[in-house]
Amino acid sequence: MNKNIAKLREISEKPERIILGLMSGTSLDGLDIVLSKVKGTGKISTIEVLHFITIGYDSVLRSRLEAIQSKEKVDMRVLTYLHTELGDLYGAWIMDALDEWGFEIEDVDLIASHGQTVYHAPAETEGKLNATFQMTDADHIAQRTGIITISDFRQKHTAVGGEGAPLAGIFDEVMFRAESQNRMLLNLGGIANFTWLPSVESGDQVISADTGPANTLVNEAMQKYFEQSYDEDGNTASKGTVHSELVRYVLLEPYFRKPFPKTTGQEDFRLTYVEELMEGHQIELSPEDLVATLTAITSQSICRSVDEVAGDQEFECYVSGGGVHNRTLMDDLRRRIPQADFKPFDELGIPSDAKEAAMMAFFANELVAGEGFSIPGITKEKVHLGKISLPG
Ligand SMILES: Nc1ncnc2c1ncn2[C@@H]1O[C@H](COP(=O)(O)OP(=O)(O)OP(=O)(O)O)[C@@H](O)[C@H]1O
Ligand SMILES: CC(=O)N[C@H]1[C@@H]2OC[C@@H](O2)[C@@H](O)[C@@H]1O[C@H](C)C(=O)O
Repeated sequence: MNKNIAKLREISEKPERIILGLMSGTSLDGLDIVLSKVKGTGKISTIEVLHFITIGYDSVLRSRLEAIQSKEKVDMRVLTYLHTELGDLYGAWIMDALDEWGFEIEDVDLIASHGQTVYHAPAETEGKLNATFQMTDADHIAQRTGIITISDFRQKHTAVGGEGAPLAGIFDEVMFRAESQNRMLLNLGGIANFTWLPSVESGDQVISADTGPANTLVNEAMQKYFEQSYDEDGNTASKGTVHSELVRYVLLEPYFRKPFPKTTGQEDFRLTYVEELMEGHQIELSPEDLVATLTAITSQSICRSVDEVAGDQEFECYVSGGGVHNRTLMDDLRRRIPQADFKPFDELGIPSDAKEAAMMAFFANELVAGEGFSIPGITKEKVHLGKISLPG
């Protein structure tokens, strides 16, 4: 028998597993590495984050990634090299992190790697195939570290008819749905996504979707006009005036009228799209007013989704992702959604910045030891997400 298959079987029978979760989000800021202890599976599982680190991409790597992310035409040579290089690089970073944390290779049961999203393509018309593509070869991670690596979690989701995202809906329902309290989990990364968790006793359906842009448009404008990668604490937006008409024009975009569940990406929400609208409607804005307006587009598009799923029901709203640090955005959300009791995601027991990497650890744990789960709004059939790469 292949010794790695025997080892995998042994790992799958353990009452708890040490799993390294890796997340590299669409904002291309770097790699989040979580070392977690996962006990049990499914609804009785618990995740304890033992260590967490973000390793930033340097400017050269970042611009190489920018050149291939969400673009219709890319240099295949660059993409091919990056697929391999990132696998190798992540492997090296993992070894350094384990060393720093005083952990040996043998202490770690599995690695769970999301990979870098290259292109996200939900079907343009209903009934067509949904597609999404994450790179970073997991064989390289497994080989470099000697640890069995699970990766490419989104493909099974599309194979059963989903859009490959958000995966958070599955994780959030299993880990955070409350018996008698309505909850919403909101993540403000590049794109904003939410999971609506009506109380179990309500019997209502869990809904998970992307609402539209979170930081992506603001980041682009900050780079273009201020040579900064983001609007720190929302300071620039706070100095500008929102152009309400432009907000309204953007919110007419068909994505905002599509029914749930739905996802989007930076393929659809780019600054050039807003600039074209401005040109068409002869709107000229100062850079500050533009950033304020883009921030309002983010908050108002989130509010639309919130209205649709929650109406005027009261709920706890746990916010994660880098956008939580944007005070202008958060103040606007609080003002527009008064029925929500806003709380930091950390109160649920996982550090906010570590959430998505911990979620990958959860999916890897489920693949090797769980019974599988149905995907809200997509299929009642039980599925597992992820593919297995063996070292050696
Ligand atoms: N202090 C801050 N003030 C304002 N915005 C911030 C701050 N810190 C981070 N951000 C924003 O958060 C973004 C990073 O968020 P995060 O790491 O959650 O995104 P991601 O995981 O890469 O994206 P996604 O979840 O869409 O894949 C930055 O690009 C920036 O726009
Ligand atoms: C295709 C892809 O990488 N989508 C990301 C992205 O970033 C936020 C939003 O768009 C979400 O749908 C998803 O990530 C999270 C982790 C998810 O699947 O839940």
